[in-house]
Amino acid sequence: MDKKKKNSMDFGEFVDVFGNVIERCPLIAAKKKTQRPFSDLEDLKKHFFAFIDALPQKSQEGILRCHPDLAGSELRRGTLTAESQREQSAAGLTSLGADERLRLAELNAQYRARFGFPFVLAARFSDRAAVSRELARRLLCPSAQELRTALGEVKKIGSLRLADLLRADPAKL
Ligand SMILES: NC(=O)N[C@H]1NC(=O)NC1=O
Repeated sequence: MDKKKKNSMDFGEFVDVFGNVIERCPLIAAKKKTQRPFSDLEDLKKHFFAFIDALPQKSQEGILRCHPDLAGSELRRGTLTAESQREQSAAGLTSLGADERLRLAELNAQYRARFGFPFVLAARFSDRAAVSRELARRLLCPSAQELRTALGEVKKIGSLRLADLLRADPAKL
């Protein structure tokens, strides 16, 4: 996608392309559209992430709640977004045995009960063993620290998704 094309996309097109950079939060892409033009990938990233950082805590928690559990019911039902499906698959979460799935479900439930939002981790930087390990470790972290960690993971996921989108078009920036 060349720069001219990216910056000249109409509103609907822009939200179609960038609407799931932050999982199930197309509103963020819609808001960013009003701040175009962007100079490059780093500039786009900066705008998306500054928006998240400026939100009040309740809204930041709302962003986290838009994320499906890792190896959760949405994966089983086949209702994940295409991006999430690819990421969870890359971490081997689509081929867990029953025991591993149960253990993750229990840890996910404990995490959600403790923090009020789901456990979020950039699955593409991980694998099935590391996901459980990290979940068990973060379950013990203080709430304020955990919110920061989880938002950092949202940004890692968004960075990878943005990079994919811009890489998909050889004539990009
Ligand atoms: N819960 C959670 O982390 N989900 C996200 N992680 C990821 O890499 N893709 C997702 O959908």
